[in-house]
Amino acid sequence: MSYLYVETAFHHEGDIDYLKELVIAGKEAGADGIKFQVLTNIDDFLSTKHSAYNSLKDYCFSLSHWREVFTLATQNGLDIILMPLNEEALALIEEFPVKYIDIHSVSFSDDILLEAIKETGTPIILGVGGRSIDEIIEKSLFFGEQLKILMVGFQSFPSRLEDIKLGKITKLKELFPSLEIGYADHSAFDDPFAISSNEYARLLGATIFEKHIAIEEGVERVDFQSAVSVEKIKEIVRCLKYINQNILVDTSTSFTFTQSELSYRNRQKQIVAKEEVKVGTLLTEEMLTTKMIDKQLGFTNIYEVVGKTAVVNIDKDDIISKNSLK
Ligand SMILES: C=C(OP(=O)(O)O)C(=O)O
Repeated sequence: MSYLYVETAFHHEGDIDYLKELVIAGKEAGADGIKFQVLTNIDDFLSTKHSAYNSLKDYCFSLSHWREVFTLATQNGLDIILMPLNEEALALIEEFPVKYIDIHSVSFSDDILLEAIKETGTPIILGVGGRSIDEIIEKSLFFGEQLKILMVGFQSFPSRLEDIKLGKITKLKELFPSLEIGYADHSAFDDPFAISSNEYARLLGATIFEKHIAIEEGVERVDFQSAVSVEKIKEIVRCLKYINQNILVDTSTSFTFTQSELSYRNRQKQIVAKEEVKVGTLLTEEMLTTKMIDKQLGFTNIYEVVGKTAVVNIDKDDIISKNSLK
């Protein structure tokens, strides 16, 4: 089975009404959950020397604003995936049923935040884009059973699939068999991979999917490069469901024939008379051959026919049915 949540990131650009629209869009798209990157104080996250300091400063919401957004998500039946960018963001866990805390790859070095996340005991999604195996192992030892999902994929405004190396999914499944592997696609919004790479990831064993959502795909806002419309998210959900139901089926039923496979199988060559056979003839191998014929219920094994006697006349090229022998 698979699970998909939409990512809102800083696409809201500090406009709470826009963020609320994204929540409603996530619901409409059929997502299971919605991810919020929560930063309540710019100075806990960005240096004043960072080029984005001034713009991001205006994109931070207070805890009370976040409460409004979290309430709306909960009312709409969406699971909340919280990406805390500062410690204060974790206060929301006490008030809302946060399903997962998602740790951004940039926070791997923030030991104080990581310690505070550990104390919450909330199940964790760990973003592993740009991280080495050793770094992932170190964090998995630190969080122990609290760590549930390793998320492959990173934002490169937008990301090329060749750079993501989806084969990591297979490798991580081998190395961490008790964890689920997820895929956060950041292909360009107008690239066919924005849909199909999720299918590839599912076939490689990923079960958790993250996708940036936009109200108007392609309109320039923060993080618009890989944010897709409600319709495209719906299509991803549809494709994942199709794969779950029709491709990654339980292997114990893989050889139970469907009606169309049974019809295909019944098209096989059957034993027919090489020449006309008269009633009373003892059938020999020389009198018989196998050919395609669109009648059924004949023999498919020549040795079940050899040595039997025809009780009716059998035309050249006709099947030898059970009723025509004794
Ligand atoms: C938007 C980003 O985060 P995420 O990959 O968690 O969506 C980002 O890294 O720029």
